[in-house]
Amino acid sequence: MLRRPSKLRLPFPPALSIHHLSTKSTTTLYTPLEDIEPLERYRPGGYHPVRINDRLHSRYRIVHKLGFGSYSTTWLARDEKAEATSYVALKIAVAQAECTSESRVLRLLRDEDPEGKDAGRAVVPALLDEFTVQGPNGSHQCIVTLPASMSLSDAREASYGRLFQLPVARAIAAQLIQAVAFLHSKGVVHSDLHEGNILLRLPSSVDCLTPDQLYEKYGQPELEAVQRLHGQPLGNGVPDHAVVPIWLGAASQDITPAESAILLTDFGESFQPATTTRHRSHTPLILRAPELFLEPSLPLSFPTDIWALACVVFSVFGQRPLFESWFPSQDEVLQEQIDMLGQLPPGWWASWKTRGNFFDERLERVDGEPRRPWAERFEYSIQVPRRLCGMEEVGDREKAALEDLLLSMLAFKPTHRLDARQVLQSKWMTRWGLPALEWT
Ligand SMILES: Nc1ncnc2c1ncn2[C@@H]1O[C@H](COP(=O)(O)OP(=O)(O)OP(=O)(O)O)[C@@H](O)[C@H]1O
Repeated sequence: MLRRPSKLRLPFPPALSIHHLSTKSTTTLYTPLEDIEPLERYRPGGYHPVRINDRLHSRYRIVHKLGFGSYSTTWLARDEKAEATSYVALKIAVAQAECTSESRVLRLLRDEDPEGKDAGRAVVPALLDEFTVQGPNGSHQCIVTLPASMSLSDAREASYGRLFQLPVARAIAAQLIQAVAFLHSKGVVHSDLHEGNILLRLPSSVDCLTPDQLYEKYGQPELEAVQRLHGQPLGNGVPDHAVVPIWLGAASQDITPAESAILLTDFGESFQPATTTRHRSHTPLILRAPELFLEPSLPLSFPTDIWALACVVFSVFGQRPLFESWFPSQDEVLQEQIDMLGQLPPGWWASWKTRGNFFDERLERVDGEPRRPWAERFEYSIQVPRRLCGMEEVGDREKAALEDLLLSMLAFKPTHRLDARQVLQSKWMTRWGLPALEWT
């Protein structure tokens, strides 16, 4: 049985494998199961119970489970009404009304560029269908998109070296930049860019398999009995068995350029700043832009995506994130940002009340450690691990172009950052990013 690499066995800071399940305290009601969604959320307003072989919307036969998040479970299903054989990903939201923005955004993006002329459009999942399913826990919105094989963070977790081959890293970064430029050109902020939301496309060879052939190749669905503590009976909206997600993926270093086409997913946090004002971000702390900490009255907007995009592009090339912390807090992330980028704009520096716990007024670290500038981080997180794993390092000219690009995206003040169009037109993108896409 092939099993998805467990999120519980992380050898690196959890921030690199970001699966930020809500930490709202819930009483444990069930025997906990590894790699399974929190069973306590099978309650009114929560997840919809699904069984293998269920048929939804009179056409989608559930074949396996693909994964789960805080707001949904996602299933591999066979579209029985499709003319050609076809698998789809069926994302079933929790039964809460505010979780419906994802389909609205996907619909908007589809309708904005129906012919798919923009290269970034190909990276955004096509909304194939949407419907509502009624169940014991309420009414759940379902969206149907193409299935993917794994997220970038899953591919890393399946690998010892946790690195992508250089041409693959370039192709992933370039597609991600195209996708963000496409979203921004349509007035949409993704607002949750991280490696867990970047999925590698499923090879078309999988689409040709019948469900039985799929089970033969990847294993029968692994079912775990759901047991309530103290022998109490399961409630009405609770499945009697939970399904361990299928593992269709590969270790990051084994992914070839031809397999490096990505999908940017999870538009649940996405919004249009022209019509909606947002101040709260759920992006993992290490990817959050400094204005979210130091100028919380500033609404989220395109530059907050640009900051996160720079951090993700850096991490795609390397083994470790740009800003690191085992258990990040707002202060520790700010410390990391200043440690690398230097002095904050004066108003922000003065408003950071706890700054004295981290730096003196000459910006020396109070713990006596030397600051870690860009060059050191690039060496430690990207070049040294690549060398140790016998993988190609980033050459000097590309390194300079990446530094130029990423540091211009990481300007402290949001108005000083490059916009997505400028990122798309950057030297790195034209000299290294776009050429890498010829292999995908
Ligand atoms: N199209 C897809 N193909 C394959 N797997 C998918 C697909 N969409 C989602 N998944 C799987 O389901 C998981 C959860 O999906 P997603 O992140 O969209 O859910 P969410 O409930 O919005 O989660 P989050 O807690 O990140 O907000 C993903 O990490 C991935 O493993």
